[in-house]
Amino acid sequence: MAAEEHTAMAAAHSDAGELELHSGRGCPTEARDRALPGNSNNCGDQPTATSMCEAVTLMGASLAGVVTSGGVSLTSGLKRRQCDGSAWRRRGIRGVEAASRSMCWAGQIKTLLDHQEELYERQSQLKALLEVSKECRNKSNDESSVTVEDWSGSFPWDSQADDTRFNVFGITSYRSNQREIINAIMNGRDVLVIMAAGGGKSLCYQLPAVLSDGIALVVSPLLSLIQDQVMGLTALGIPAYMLTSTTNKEVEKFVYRALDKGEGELKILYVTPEKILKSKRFMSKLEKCHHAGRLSLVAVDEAHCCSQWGHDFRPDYKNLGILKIQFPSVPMIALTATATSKVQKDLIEMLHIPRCVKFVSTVNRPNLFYKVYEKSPVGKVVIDEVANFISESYPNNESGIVYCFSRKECEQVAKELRDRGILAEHYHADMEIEAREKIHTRWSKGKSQVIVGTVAFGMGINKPDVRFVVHHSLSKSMETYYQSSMVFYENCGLQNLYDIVRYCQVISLSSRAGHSNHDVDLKREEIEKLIVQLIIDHVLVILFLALQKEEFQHTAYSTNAYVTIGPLWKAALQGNRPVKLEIAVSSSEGRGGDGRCKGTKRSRMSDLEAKLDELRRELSLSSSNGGISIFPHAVLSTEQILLLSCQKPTTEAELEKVIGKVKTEKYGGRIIELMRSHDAGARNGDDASKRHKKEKDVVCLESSDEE
Ligand SMILES: Nc1ncnc2c1ncn2[C@@H]1O[C@H](COP(=O)(O)OP(=O)(O)OP(=O)(O)O)[C@@H](O)[C@H]1O
Ligand SMILES: [Mg+2]
Repeated sequence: MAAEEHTAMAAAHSDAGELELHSGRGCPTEARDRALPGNSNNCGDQPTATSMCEAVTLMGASLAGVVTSGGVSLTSGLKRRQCDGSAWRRRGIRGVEAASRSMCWAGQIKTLLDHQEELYERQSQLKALLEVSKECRNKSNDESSVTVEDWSGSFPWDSQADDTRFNVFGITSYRSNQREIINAIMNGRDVLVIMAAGGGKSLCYQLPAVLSDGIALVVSPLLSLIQDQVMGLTALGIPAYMLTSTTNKEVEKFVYRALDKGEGELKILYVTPEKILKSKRFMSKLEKCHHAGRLSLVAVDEAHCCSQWGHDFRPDYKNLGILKIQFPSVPMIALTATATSKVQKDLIEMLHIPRCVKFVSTVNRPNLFYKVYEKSPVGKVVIDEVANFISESYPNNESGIVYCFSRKECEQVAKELRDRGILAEHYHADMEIEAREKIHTRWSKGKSQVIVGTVAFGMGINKPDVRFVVHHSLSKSMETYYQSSMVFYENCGLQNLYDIVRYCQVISLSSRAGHSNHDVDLKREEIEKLIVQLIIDHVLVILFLALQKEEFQHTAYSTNAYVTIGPLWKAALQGNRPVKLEIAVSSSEGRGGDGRCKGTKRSRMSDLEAKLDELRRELSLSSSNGGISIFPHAVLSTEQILLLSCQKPTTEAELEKVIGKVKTEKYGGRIIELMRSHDAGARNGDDASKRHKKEKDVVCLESSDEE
């Protein structure tokens, strides 16, 4: 499912027409020269475009020619030197002395040019090696868990924090780093939190906000995310509001009065970055609030939006540094699930929090399982497999997401899944906001099972019971794949793409770059894989002639990638950098005898869990917040449902120990009613099954007697 995307890349190219690559031995050098900008003037009269097309085929159908022809471009040298020499001779030199002097200069110039060429080559080799070692270093840095200072000790607010965590938020215990983060914030420090998606970042600022006097300001990038948070907090009885383009005048007045004069109950205020940068009125009210000592903390959620090196860059986020400048004494907490060191560095600089305490939790989530399936070249087969996977592994309408690359693909895949009986709806940025909200809401309430979306769908979606994510098409980066957030227009886009492709090359045949063995008989797909491997290993590079850098050319129908030798081609050819490609010998693993995906653990709900799930849906519809019904998980989280089904509380006091005071007060009556009736049903069922067992035992004895 998260598929063989090198296949996709090659397919994109082949749309543009496949041109045969001359099989190399004839004039590999010329091909190389023409493919390099600046070399077209002296050597060969062929138009450059032809060379480009020849190079294109390196990724296409005639790739077999490349591998079996002895490394067409890998063995080539540069021909410019010879041409340069003859140019000098054409100058018309008079006299033997002058001629020999000129020859001598020409010789020296040639030597220098040769040397320059070698140095350039060495430079790009070193650059590529540097990049490779940087990648390795970043990876090892990213994977570790770093907490610079120890914030796990005892603090005066401990018992109050525990009480609020449990009784207000209904959370039984802290997850990794949550308590430490809360302590640092409560101690007045600026904090940077890197925690996996769904790790529980919200509690890290919401709990200190409730514990502190005054108002906490939260900057969040998306309206849907803000609405979701405000809804959830209101359901917990925490006075939370938002100021966005959709806020009505009455609420706006209330918020301004609370900021200005401290009137009314307001604990957490959510705003979009635009509000801070574009509304002078809002900023002046906020300043008053701060001046009166009522601004308790500032939280910047999804903080990676500040950085151009992250995905989801939002220009307005870049200017949020103003908050620390205006309110230097107010603790700031920046939170994100994006772990790259570049993004972290950017955030600290942009938000002006150089002395922040940094909490980097591992982004490894042991509850997630990753699988890469070989994608069939036949679209219908892919959809059949996805549909089978969903209906067989998740028959209880468990929620999931299917990510696609383009908007059109989303619509198509959603329709085809519906045709196969899956409740699927598409979601992408081209749709009207209302339509998108409707689809999001239906999915959040369990009325549809699958959202088929582009990456526009993901950030800030808080649905704790998402059970599967299928990447129908290539994910932009390992991080987006991992978090389940176009390569060409983003910084680091191409590197991210290589990372994800590298991940997908898991599928055993070792091969050396530039292998000239004519007997190697690789299939087209295998050759495509080899080319992709050579690209991600810097042996080949994708080339755009005009700019001489890695690029893609977009046409109305396709994106073309042109390939030429990369900085590490020589090292690869000399065997100093082996290129390994693993190709599956057998494809039976991970599939059932019928070719369908298997091995997915099916975790069916118990009867009681299903009843509790039904009850939370019902309660969410009847508990409205300002006319908007709340989401089921705001009534009871999945974790709470599991706890209830294990502990089976039947009194208020028992229930309070599981879900806390606030939820017991709100929903206790209905939950206890359900628990009691289930308990009674189970006892009756037990009696019946005991009777049944006895009868069976008797029958058994009788039968053995008869025997
Ligand atoms: N200590 C905890 N124990 C159990 N559940 C928790 C705990 N902390 C948070 N949660 C729950 O985990 C879910 C995800 O939390 P939250 O939305 O804060 O994640 P997040 O880190 O902000 O994710 P994202 O990056 O997607 O925004 C919520 O339902 C929340 O109630
Ligand atoms: Mg969050």
